[in-house]
Amino acid sequence: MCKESENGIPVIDFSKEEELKPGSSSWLGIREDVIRALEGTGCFIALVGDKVPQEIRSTMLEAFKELMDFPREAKMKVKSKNKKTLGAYHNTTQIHESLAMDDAADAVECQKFSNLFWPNGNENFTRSSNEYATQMMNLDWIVTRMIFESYGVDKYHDTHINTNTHHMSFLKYDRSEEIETDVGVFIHTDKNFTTVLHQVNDSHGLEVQTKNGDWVLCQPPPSSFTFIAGDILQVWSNDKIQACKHRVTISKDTRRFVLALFLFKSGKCQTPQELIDEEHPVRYKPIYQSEYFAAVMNNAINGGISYTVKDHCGITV
Ligand SMILES: O=C(O)CCC(=O)C(=O)O
Ligand SMILES: [Fe+2]
Repeated sequence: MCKESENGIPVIDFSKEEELKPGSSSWLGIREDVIRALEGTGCFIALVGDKVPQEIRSTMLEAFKELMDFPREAKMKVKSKNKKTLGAYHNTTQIHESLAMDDAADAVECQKFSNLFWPNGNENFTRSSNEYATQMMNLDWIVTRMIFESYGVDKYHDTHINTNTHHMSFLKYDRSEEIETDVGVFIHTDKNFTTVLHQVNDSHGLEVQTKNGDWVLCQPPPSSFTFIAGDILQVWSNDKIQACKHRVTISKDTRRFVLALFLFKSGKCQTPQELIDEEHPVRYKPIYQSEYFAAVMNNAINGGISYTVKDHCGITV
């Protein structure tokens, strides 16, 4: 049974390997909870037990701090393969910094990224980053498989996985006493298919909007990930799943470290025929991730949600 955190965000347990055998009754039970959570709130907290051991978490936190302590010029040198909205390194507010590592679930790519900062190697950074990216990716695969199965389109799941791309962003928030604003990240929906977050230190700040419009603080336990539905999943699912509106608010004198695995569907994305019928006519034209990114950038006005996926490719019925 799906639990709820104190403030209404669904909490789903993925920690027991034996309960995750596709087709088993426990798998089907978890799958129901996943769909209920995504259709209801667009996000949930995933408990992952000791999948990432405490020792890796501590190593990650130290290595993360070391990485972000490099001067801005060093971080600016990181280039990404794919065109991203704001470049591999950027900050959207005074409090926020984001540095993206392409293909972080691939150990060779982790090593390459690490060498940019530590030419003599930094085993702690490389190993812990790759371990996290792999575990976050595994969760994404399980959840996307459950989504595809629930909507009767599991035959497309392998293609979905094979055409997925990803990057892992290191997000640091640092608000000193003097900074007036508490905005870490403005209200937005993620522009990709799905996102998996991990809060590396115990400093909360992510707030999500529930269906009834309330803003609630997400307080993931240390050994958990937060799963977020993005705009492209909304298009693909024909609005069955709505992208989750969220923002980050940071209190004074707070530092917060978060890993964000962003998963993208490359090429054209369109709603599968199986999800369309007389009662549910198609609501979006096919979408290309890169074109959507470009359009979002062209229409950006001072943060906030200025251009939605409905503006981009919505069909008025
Ligand atoms: O810091 C967080 O918890 C979420 C960050 C976020 O929403 C984003 O980078 O898109
Ligand atoms: Fe986000």
